[in-house]
Amino acid sequence: MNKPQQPGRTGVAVIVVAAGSGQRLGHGIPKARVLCGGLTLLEHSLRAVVASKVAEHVVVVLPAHDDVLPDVVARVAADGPGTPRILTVTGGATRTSSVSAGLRALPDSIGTVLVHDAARALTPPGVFARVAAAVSTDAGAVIPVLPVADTIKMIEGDLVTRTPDRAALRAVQTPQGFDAVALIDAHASTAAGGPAITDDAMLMEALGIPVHVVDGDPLAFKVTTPLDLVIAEAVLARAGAPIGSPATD
Ligand SMILES: Nc1ccn([C@@H]2O[C@H](COP(=O)(O)OP(=O)(O)OP(=O)(O)O)[C@@H](O)[C@H]2O)c(=O)n1
Ligand SMILES: C[C@](O)(CO)[C@H](O)COP(=O)(O)O
Repeated sequence: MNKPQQPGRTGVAVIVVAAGSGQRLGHGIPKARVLCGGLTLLEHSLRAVVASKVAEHVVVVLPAHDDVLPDVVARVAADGPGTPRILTVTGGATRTSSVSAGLRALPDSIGTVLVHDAARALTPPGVFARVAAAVSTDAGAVIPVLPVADTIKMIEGDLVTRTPDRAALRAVQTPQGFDAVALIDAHASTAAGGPAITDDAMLMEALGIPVHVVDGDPLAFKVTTPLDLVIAEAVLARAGAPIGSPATD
């Protein structure tokens, strides 16, 4: 599918979903608040969005009644000239419902939307630029992917049923980029969703909309488990500065 043309919708927005609880990380606070190299995961993610310069509008989806994250957003938003307009909304019980909340906050001028996990805190700004450029050329849906290093098995119980051809598999990251109207329609047509919906591209696939891939980046890994946080701390310590700051360009 070529990118649908929506007259008047020329703007680019990024939705950063940060409303998850971080059960697998196990810190007892929302994962977006967890510190990594002295900054919250949310601040790393937001600074990468700002550094990428792809968006004029950013929506950050936060947990309800959080008393820390709104201040983090306000600090980044106050950074001065070149900072996009950043607003916050409250998320839902699932990632999909949190994205839906972000979509409802978009102005009608937005034609392209990138959806990003705050948990992918070290994503280089270039990944945002790559995804946004691909959406703007010819695609209604674009996702960043990496080759799979492990052999993947399908199982039933404790039995292997199949070994898919690894060459045809990709690990999927965010930001995922979409024609804004197509994604809004996809969310509207997905009743409740549920935990089986793990990314936004799945909603587009369900409607038969082709999803294109571009190169992801190993640094865009998701901080999900305690080991991921150790790795993220080590990456930052080695870089000596937040990813995407002038010192790491
Ligand atoms: N109800 C939810 C669930 C997830 N997310 C966001 O979606 C991204 C990817 O989710 P994940 O890494 O699974 O985060 P959590 O749901 O917080 O993790 P866990 O499943 O371990 O609780 C995160 O940035 C998370 O904040 C969200 O905004 N709203
Ligand atoms: C959107 C995602 O990050 C792509 O890899 C992933 O599917 C989120 O899954 P999670 O189970 O909510 O972490």
